[in-house]
Amino acid sequence: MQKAFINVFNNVLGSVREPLLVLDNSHKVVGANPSFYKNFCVTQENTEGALIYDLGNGQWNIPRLRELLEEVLPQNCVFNDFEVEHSFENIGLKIMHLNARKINLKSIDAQLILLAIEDVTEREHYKRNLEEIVEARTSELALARQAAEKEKETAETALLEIQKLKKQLEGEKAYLTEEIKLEHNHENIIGKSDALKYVLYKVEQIAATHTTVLVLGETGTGKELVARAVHHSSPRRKRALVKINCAALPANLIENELFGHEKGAFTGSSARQLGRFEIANGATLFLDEIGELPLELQGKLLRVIQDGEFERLGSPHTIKVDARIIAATNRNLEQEVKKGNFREDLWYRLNVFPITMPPLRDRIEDIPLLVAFYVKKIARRLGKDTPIVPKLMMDTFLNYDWPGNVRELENILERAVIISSGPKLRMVDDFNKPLASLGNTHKIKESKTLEQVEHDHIVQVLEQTNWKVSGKNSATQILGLNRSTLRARMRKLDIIKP
Ligand SMILES: Nc1ncnc2c1ncn2[C@@H]1O[C@H](COP(=O)(O)OP(=O)(O)OP(=O)(O)O)[C@@H](O)[C@H]1O
Repeated sequence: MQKAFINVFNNVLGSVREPLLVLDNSHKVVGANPSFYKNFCVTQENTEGALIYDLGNGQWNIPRLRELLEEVLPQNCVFNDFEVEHSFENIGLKIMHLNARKINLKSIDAQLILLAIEDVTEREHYKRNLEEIVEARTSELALARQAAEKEKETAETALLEIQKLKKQLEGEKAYLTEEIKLEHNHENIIGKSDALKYVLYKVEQIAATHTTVLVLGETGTGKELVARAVHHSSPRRKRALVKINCAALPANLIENELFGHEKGAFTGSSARQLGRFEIANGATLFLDEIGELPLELQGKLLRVIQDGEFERLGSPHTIKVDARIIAATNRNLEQEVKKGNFREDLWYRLNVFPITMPPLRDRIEDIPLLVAFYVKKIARRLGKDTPIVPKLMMDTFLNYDWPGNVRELENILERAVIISSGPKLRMVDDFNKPLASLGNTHKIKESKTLEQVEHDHIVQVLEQTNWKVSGKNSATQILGLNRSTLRARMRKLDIIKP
């Protein structure tokens, strides 16, 4: 009967292209189809009757095949797609899908196993190749994606940095444009007196450092020029000297100017504005008239000077800056500390390296140089020939007290050059009288009451300042009075603006 089955097997399945084997219960080969012999290069006589594991000189002793026949199949009647990968000596590596089926021949009470071998080597290679390509591509893509994300992050950080720098530059540009409008005097500091030479020596000593400098001296002595000289001789010279006048604005506006604000910090703040501290980052901040800084802001200023930290108005974020501080004042800060108008700790912080500008009356040898410098400069600006300064006029200058210092001298010379038409400089008429009565009281010939002297002096200063009563370069500043006192005196002495 088994023989009969084999005949059927040979006749029916002989033409099947897939290699087939029929095994008996003890895994001996009962028969195989021609495709099997052909594909696995074995001969019929060495195959039939042999134990499957002995085929091809034991090459078929494959652990996975044993697993299928001895462990898997006894539990199942059919088992498909059992993958076996094996390297044969004669035909090389084969990847096979084994489909096994138990066939019961009831009539003779025997059981056979039909083993169909599907050669999937090529397909598997192709599939594995594809998988490898896909895997490689996937990891390449993942890497590219990672790199792109990193680049994006770097670009975003760079963009933020650029935006920050742009804002700072915009602030600096706007500030410099304002500065240019104010026509600052960037010329050299004129003078050869020992007092001035000592100042310049101190400037040289400190310029290269990052130390805070405090410039002291009466109004108009050239404190701002000194501040500029320190900045221009320092390593920060390529950046702007950012200036703020602490006397010019009320407390809340100075705070805004110094520290800036966020959009929406207060009504009307429609955009973020950088403060002078941020603009001066890496540069120098000149705090003019520091003695006028309101007490409530002195603490905030102290913190920036000490730690370089502050917050914009309306922002919780702390900003770090590196701005060199140069402060100037015509006040006696020590006295202001005693009076409780100035914080002692801030005074100590500012007073690290004080430079005192001497008043003009204490360096009269500078007067001829300053006169020559300004007469020439003003005449050139007005398109005139430089007039000669008569000796008598120079003597008057040398004997005058100059309460308004170099600024006052500059103003007087400007007025004189304007009215002079000939080769000699002519003094403005109403200048001579108060001048004599001011600086050289001992030379007064005509007797005047104290009230008359006071009246004439106030009028002269008011005319000199174009009747500017308060603020920078005003009569109150030159006279050393506060605004209400000056107004009261003017009322008392019947002084009215013409
Ligand atoms: N040595 C100098 N050589 C040339 N010009 C000078 C000199 N000193 C002062 N000036 C001029 O005098 C004017 C006043 O100077 P500056 O503004 O620096 O004085 P200041 O002490 O800062 O005055 P204030 O206290 O009123 O702010 C400026 O026009 C400045 O150029």
